[in-house]
Amino acid sequence: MAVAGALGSLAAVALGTFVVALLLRWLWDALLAVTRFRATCRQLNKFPTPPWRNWLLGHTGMGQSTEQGLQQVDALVARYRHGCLWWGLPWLPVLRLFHPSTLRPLLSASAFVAPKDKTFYGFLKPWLGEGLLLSSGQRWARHRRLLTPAFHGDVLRAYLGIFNQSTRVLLAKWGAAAAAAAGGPLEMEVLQPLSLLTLDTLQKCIFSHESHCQEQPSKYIQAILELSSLVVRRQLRPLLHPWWLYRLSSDGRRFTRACTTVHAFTADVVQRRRRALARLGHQAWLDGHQGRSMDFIDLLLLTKDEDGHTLSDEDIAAEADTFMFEGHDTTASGLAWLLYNLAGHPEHQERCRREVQELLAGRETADIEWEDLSQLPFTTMCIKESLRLHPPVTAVSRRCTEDVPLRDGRVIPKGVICLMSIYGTHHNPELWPDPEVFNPLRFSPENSKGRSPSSFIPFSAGPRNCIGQSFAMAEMKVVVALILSRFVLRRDTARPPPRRKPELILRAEDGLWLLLEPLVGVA
Ligand code: HEM
Repeated sequence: MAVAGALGSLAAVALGTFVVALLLRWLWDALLAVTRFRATCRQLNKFPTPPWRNWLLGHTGMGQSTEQGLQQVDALVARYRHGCLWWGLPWLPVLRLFHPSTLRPLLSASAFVAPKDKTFYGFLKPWLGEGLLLSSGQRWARHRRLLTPAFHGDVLRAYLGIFNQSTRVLLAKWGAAAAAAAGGPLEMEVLQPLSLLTLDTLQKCIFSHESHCQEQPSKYIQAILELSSLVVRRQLRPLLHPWWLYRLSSDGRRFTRACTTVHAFTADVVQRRRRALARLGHQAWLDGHQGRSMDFIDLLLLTKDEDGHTLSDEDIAAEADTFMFEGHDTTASGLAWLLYNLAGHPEHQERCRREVQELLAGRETADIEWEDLSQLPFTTMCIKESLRLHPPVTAVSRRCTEDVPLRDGRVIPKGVICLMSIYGTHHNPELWPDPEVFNPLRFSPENSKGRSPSSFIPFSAGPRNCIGQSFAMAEMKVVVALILSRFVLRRDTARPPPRRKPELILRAEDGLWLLLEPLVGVA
C-alpha cells in the first residue's frame, strides 16, 4: 500500500512538473513572439500609416476588390508615393508598395529570400499543385530551369499558326453576328469570347488538343472557367477559407468535381504520350510527330537537367494545369482592355490598323507571322500602354524569409506580407505624368529612355517574373492585328464607363461592351 501511495505521489509530481514545464515553455514562446512582433513594429513604424477605420479594427474591410478599392489605391499612391503600412487585421501588418524604390529590392531578391505569400495563393493549390506558380525553394528553382527552354523564341514561333487559326474562329463568329445585325453596329461583351479564344490556343499549344471550345461547350474548358470563378468566390467569403469547411459546402463540392475533370484530362494526355515515348523510343517518337509541331507536353517530357533528372508525370501535369490557368484569363483581360482603350481612341486605333494593313499588303494569306511581330512598333506601344493602364494582374504578394534593407535605411522586416501593387506602380504620378491618360507614346524609344524597369511590371520582374510573357505578347499582337483588319471598334456612349473589378485578374463589373463595325470591303 505504502509503495503504491509513493508511486502515486511520484506520478502526480511528475505530471505537475510536466504541466508546469509546458506552461513555462508556452509562456517563453509567447514572450519571444511578442518581443519579435514589437521589434517588427518598430521597423514598420518607419512606414507611413493611412488613418484607421477605428482603433480596434485597424484597416480591416477598408480595401476591397472593387472600382472603389482601386480609387483608394490611387489616393494612397498620390499621398504616400512609395508605400505605406496597412493593418489588414489588428495583428496582421501588410506593406503596400507601389514605387521602384520599395519594389526593386523585393523583385530582385532571390526566390528563397522573397517567396510568395501563401495566404493569397493557397486556394489554387488543390488545382495547380506544385506547378511553377505555387512551388518554392529548390523545387521551384529546378523546375524554372527545366521549363525556361519551352518558352524560347524558336519554340514560340511554331505557335503563331495556332494564334492565327484561333483568332479566325472568333472573327468568323463575330462576322456572322455582324451579318445578322444587318448593317447596324454589333454590340458585344468582349472578355468572355476572348477568354474562350485564349483557352482554345492554350489547349492546342499545351496538349495539341482541338476542343472547338469557341464554337461548342467543352467539359474540360467549362471546368477551368468554373474553377477560376470558384476561387474568387472563396476569397471573398472568409467562412469558406478553412479547407475542411469548404469541402463540405456546395461550392467546395463543385470545386472538387471540376478539379477531378481537369486533372483527369491532363493525366490522360501525359500518360498516353509517356507510353508512346516508351514504345517508340526517343528518336522514332521525335521523327513521327504525325505532322504536328512539338507542344508543351512533348517539351516537358523530353526536358532534362545537367544531372540527367527529368520531370515526373505528376510534375508535368501540374505545370500544364498551371499554364492553362495562368495563361488564359490574364491574356484575355490584357486583350479586352486593349480593345476598350483603342475603341476610346480612334486616332491610335487607325494608326495601328494602317500599320497592320501596310504589313499585310500584297500578301497571299493574311496570317501574322513570327517575323511580323517586330514590325508592329506602334501596335506594341499600344499594348504596353494598355497593360500599364489596365494591368491584368493588379498585385502580387511576397513574405520575406529575412530582413530586406531599402536604400533609404528602412527595412522590410522578415515575415511581413508585402503587397506589391502593379496597378499602384503603373498609376503613380511620380513615375507616369497624367497616369489616367491612355498615351502609347510613353513607350516610344525616346520616351522610354532612362525609365526604371521596375516602373512597368505587368509581368512582374526578377527571378519570379512571368515565364509566359513572350507567349502572351505574341498572342496579343496576332489577335489585335487580325481584329483591327476586320473590324472598327467603338465605345457605346450610351453606356456608363465600366466599373473595374480587380479579382484574380482585372475585369469589369458588368463585362466590357464594345460596338464592332465590319470594315467595308473586307471578307
Ligand atoms: C498578359 C498576359 C499575362 C500576364 C499579365 C501575366 C502576369 C504574370 C505575373 C504578374 C506573374 C507573377 C505572379 C506572382 O509573382 O505571383 C506571372 C507568373 C507566371 N505566369 Fe504569367 N502572365 C500572363 C500570361 C502568361 C502565359 C500566357 C503563361 C503560360 C503560357 C503564363 C505563365 C506564368 C507562370 C507559369 C508564372 C509563374 C512563374 C514563376 O513563379 O516562376 N503567364 N504572370
